[in-house]
Amino acid sequence: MKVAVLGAAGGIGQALSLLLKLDLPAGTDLALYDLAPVTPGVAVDLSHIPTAVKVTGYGKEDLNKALVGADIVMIPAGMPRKPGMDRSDLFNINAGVVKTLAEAIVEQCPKALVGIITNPVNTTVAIAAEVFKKAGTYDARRLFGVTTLDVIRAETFVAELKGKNPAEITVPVIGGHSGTTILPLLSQVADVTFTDEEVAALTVRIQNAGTEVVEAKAGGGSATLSMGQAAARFCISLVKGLQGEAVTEYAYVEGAGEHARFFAQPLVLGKNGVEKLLPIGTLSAFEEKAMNDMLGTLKADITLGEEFVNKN
Ligand SMILES: NC(=O)C1=CN([C@@H]2O[C@H](COP(=O)(O)OP(=O)(O)OC[C@H]3O[C@@H](n4cnc5c(N)ncnc54)[C@H](O)[C@@H]3O)[C@@H](O)[C@H]2O)C=CC1
Ligand SMILES: O=C([O-])CC(=O)C(=O)O
Repeated sequence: MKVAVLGAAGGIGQALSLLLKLDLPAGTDLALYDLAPVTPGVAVDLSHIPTAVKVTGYGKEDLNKALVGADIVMIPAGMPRKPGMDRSDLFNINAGVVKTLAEAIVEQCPKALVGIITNPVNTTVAIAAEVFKKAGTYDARRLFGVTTLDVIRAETFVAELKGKNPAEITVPVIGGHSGTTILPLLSQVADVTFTDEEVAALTVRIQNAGTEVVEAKAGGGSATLSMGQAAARFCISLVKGLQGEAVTEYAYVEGAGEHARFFAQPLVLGKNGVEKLLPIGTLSAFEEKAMNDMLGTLKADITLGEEFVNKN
């Protein structure tokens, strides 16, 4: 098994790589790629941790070597937000980053499972899909926008509010990964009841949790440690799926298209990536309205990505 992390020297990349060094199965190759000159050093640093995961660092010129033969590629490369910015403000820089990396994946590991973390996720996933489609390598089962952070945040906040152990709470989060496109389904949380006021406040808190971190870091970036954990959890689930275990996760994928071309939803992972799409279940009236209100934004974000590849 080979896992490549692109953007491995960044805030998310380093946290993710540390957790993967600790948690990947013995014998896995962990390839770290980043433009930053510190990248080989990050790999040497991690390589001193005594686990049977082999870490190799690749600098600017070695993207192809980092990717060749990879089974899984995790992408946290690109600019994070600063206070006052929306995720969509990152499009100008990050669209090109994801396009370049996706083009290299086409050449080096077209069958890899690809997890995109780079914002704006609603758009960057569409960019990767269009690059793969143009090259004739697109398989919708193998491309994921990583929305696990929305799920773990929702579980944390619900547990805090209700005095529960977060490990025992499951909160579905569907839609996309920005503002109102992030839709937690609080009506589906088992064994917990909410007042209408709690639902309204908690929904907004989950939707704005990224901004909460951006503002608290005051210009020093966005979530990196919680995102590192979220990405590691998702990557390990991809690994388990490849090993034949059926694992349920939420991710932003091209599904049946009933709401938008790409949509975060529950799914079962397996040997080919998405093994089965699961239904989103019954929505409350509040959730139904929130979904209908945000679909225009989500669809416009997706179109922006499609056009970026097809008009350039
Ligand atoms: N999906 C999600 O839930 C979340 C997504 N993000 C996004 O993840 C991205 C990374 O965030 P951070 O790690 O905090 O940023 P960072 O600035 O700490 O790290 C980004 C890294 O990407 C590298 N990089 C830039 N262009 C590259 C290229 N073409 N090839 C390889 N590496 C390249 C940089 O050298 C840097 O080391 C941002 O776009 C951020 O908005 C952040 C949090 C949550
Ligand atoms: O808010 C941001 O810019 C980073 C992000 O996607 C998150 O923390 O959910």
